[in-house]
Amino acid sequence: MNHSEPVAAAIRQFLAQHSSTNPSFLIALSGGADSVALLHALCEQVPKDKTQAVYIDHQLQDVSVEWADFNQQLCNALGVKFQTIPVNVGKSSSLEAEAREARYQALAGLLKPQQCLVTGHHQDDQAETLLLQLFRGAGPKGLSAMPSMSHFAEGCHVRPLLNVSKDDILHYCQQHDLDYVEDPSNQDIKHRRNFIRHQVMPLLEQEWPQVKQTLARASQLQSDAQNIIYSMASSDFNRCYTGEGLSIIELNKLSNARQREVVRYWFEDLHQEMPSQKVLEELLAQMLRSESDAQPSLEFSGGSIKRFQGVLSWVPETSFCDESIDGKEWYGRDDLLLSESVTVKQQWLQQQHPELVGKPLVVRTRQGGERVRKKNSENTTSLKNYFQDMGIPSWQRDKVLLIVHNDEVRAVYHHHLSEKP
Ligand SMILES: Nc1ncnc2c1ncn2[C@@H]1O[C@H](COP(=O)(O)OP(=O)(O)OP(=O)(O)O)[C@@H](O)[C@H]1O
Repeated sequence: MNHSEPVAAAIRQFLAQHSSTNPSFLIALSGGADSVALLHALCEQVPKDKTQAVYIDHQLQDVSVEWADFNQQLCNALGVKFQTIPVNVGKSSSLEAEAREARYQALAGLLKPQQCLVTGHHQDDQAETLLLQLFRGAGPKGLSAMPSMSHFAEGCHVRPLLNVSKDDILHYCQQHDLDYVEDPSNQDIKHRRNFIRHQVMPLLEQEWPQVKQTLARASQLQSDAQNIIYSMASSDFNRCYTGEGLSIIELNKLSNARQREVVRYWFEDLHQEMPSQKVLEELLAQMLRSESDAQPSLEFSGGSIKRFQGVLSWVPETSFCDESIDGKEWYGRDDLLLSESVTVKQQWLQQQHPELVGKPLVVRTRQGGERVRKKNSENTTSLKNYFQDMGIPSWQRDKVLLIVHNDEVRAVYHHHLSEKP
């Protein structure tokens, strides 16, 4: 083994960092040079029973079946367990994003606890991503480097080759006589990443030969900055969050930039699609600077933000039903579809009230005089007080869904992930 060879050296360093946890590896094998070199180098240094490889067949090109065969043969030759998982894509206009989403979903489903998903992302990917994000006008978060390790599904996702250049990967394949497949679409400069790779980067390298390393370092610096911004947003959020939403008084103590970060943090916490900078600015302008007795409301794809009694509250779309509901049986094991627009989410119950999953529940609207059991307690409060505390306007109270067990209201399906009677 050549000890100064960059691919093998990166794998050695990565394994040394993870030696204490003794993980097993699920290698995402596309058949391209990056993941082929990755698989080969890992197999040289890790026992075979600790590795397995998977190819996700997006079924978008006829040759994808041949790539599956190619990967199978490579794994047979290396003695590594292999499987192909077909996924169906092609419903949306953004095929590339849809394929990526389907790929990571399939990989998440396969990954076992304590297992590491390993992908072949490398330094050139990092540099190209930074430029792509820069041209989209991204801030520190978008410009941040891909992490070499992150939590993923029940295990983790590692990218051991992030500091290795594409040239070094190709050299590794040549040295070890490794074949790989080449996706013809990678040459098509209609795609912006390919335009950067084939047209922009070579030009930049003429003037700055080390430009890829420099860009990768710049994206690492952006990650550091983003981590600091995030921890500041987290403590600002904790100061502003009342349990029901964001306090206007507290928000107004912050600069505009910090207000925006708090709202971004909030949207992430709510698992909502991130609004653009422009929408964030509009939101804050409307919500913080309108007349104090006004009750402005702003619609988003998953719900709306409302200002009520000095607090900005998130009201998810699924919180309110269109009409009163007498009672639907539910065991909380699947989503409960009440109407076209209203679904009670299993994930919500699992996160907020795991103790109720599998119990015979009834989902209904209020009938009058109910009391709500406080979470993890025997104490109850009247539903009326609860609605008042949560700032739910009286005209919406008949539409709020209650989760009832043994004739007792145990949860109110209102505040989504931050709900807590
Ligand atoms: N069809 C696939 N099956 C299995 N693994 C794949 C597949 N496509 C890509 N990968 C894995 O992902 C790594 C990165 O591939 P690529 O650069 O093409 O990804 P991408 O489409 O840019 O998306 P992302 O960077 O978000 O993963 C590959 O080195 C490989 O490990």
